[in-house]
Amino acid sequence: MSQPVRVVLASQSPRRRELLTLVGIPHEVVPADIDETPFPHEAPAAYTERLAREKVAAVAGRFPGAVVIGSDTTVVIGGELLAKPEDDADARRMLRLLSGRTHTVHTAVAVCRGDRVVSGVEDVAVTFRPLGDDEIAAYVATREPMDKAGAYGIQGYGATIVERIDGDYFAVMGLPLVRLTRLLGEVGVRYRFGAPFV
Ligand SMILES: Cc1cn([C@H]2C[C@H](O)[C@@H](COP(=O)(O)OP(=O)(O)OP(=O)(O)O)O2)c(=O)[nH]c1=O
Repeated sequence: MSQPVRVVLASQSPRRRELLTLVGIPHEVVPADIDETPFPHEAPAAYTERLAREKVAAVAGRFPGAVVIGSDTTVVIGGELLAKPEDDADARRMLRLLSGRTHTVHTAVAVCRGDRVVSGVEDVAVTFRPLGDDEIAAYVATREPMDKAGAYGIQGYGATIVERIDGDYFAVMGLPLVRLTRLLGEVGVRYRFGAPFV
């Protein structure tokens, strides 16, 4: 007999909640509070994956028997890692850096069930059209950039800035869904277009 499995999302991100709901995965939300300081010389993809794993590790002990999902997104351009902007000036600086160029979004996802933790990271190339300073100021004034890595949201007004992407759109938005369902399978949880089961 197959049984639905309890899913805990170790995230405060509204986008991650939305995406799990989009593919019919009921879940509880338990944000993980971890130190997000990169190690010296840590490569961006490795850093992103480490944070996703630390997020599940911070929450998993409280939910034995559940599947815990954690994720992390970083934006990298010219070797610089762009986290969430600290203020408006920081958001404008990031958007000026990204204007008219291609950057990389790394989104890692980690899945924990019992004593098993599996994880992976998606790398996506995202190209912005050129942006004028007045447009950057207007975009920051919408507040959309403020809680997002790289100071933009591909799923919002940012959709009119992104010229092309090469990779998983949902990874840019914050949760790679193909990768997630594959990782669920690796820990023995089946997903068939609805609530996952064991
Ligand atoms: C690039 C990009 C990022 N984002 C968001 C997704 C994430 O919420 C955020 C990246 O920050 P994260 O630190 O990955 O996540 P978070 O702090 O929002 O949530 P938690 O750590 O609790 O899981 O940026 C978008 O919504 N759209 C985009 O196009």
